[in-house]
Amino acid sequence: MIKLTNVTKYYPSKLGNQYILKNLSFEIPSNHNIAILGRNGAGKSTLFRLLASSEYPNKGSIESSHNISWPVALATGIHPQMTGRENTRFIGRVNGVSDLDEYELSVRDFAELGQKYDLPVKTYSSGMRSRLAFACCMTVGFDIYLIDEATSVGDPKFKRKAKAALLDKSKQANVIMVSHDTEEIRQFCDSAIIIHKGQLEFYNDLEYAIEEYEKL
Ligand SMILES: Nc1ncnc2c1ncn2[C@@H]1O[C@H](COP(=O)(O)OP(=O)(O)OP(=O)(O)O)[C@@H](O)[C@H]1O
Repeated sequence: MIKLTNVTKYYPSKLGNQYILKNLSFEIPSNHNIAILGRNGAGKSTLFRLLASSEYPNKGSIESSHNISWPVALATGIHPQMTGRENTRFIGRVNGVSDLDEYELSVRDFAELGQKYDLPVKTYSSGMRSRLAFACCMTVGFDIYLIDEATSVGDPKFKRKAKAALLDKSKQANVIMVSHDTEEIRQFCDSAIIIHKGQLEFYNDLEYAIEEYEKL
């Protein structure tokens, strides 16, 4: 379970503080693969950044006993001056991977960067950067994977591979997924949370959630 207690999140702007969540208490259950449904600007990516602790609430707290990934495929934390291999080892170390040599080899094989694995990431295309980030994230054994439109990574061949890896993960671990593709959501998720006007609502029944969401 991920427990949000009195969470307020806003971004200051010229129009005043833009509130995404206001004094929200909510429990995200474990043992579900959950789709986050919400209109553009509803706060899905912001919620992900809060769950991944890459941003903090302005007020309140978020607690979980689970090991939660950063949003898969976001190249957050990838350092442009370092090579793919150096980044991999660094990310592995930060995330407490015990066997860094094995981790490095698995990421290298998954990302399929060839000799570029030993060149600085600043020389990579954006697709190559995303592949490295995806491989680094998938290869760490997280309890919960945050998947933000992640199956759009790379070229068609890599997309198929990424999707297969995610499906595999969704059987052993849990996924929380943001996607505007309903078919993809049906493939990965069994339940949903609708985020609307700063409120979250959990639906055990995915099809019912999709119906309710389409009414918004
Ligand atoms: N760093 C930021 N500074 C200021 N405002 C921000 C920032 N990040 C997001 N916002 C605002 O917060 C709101 C929620 O944004 P967010 O990206 O979380 O929405 P979303 O549901 O993921 O949208 P989409 O479906 O379009 O990706 C939007 O109004 C957005 O403009």
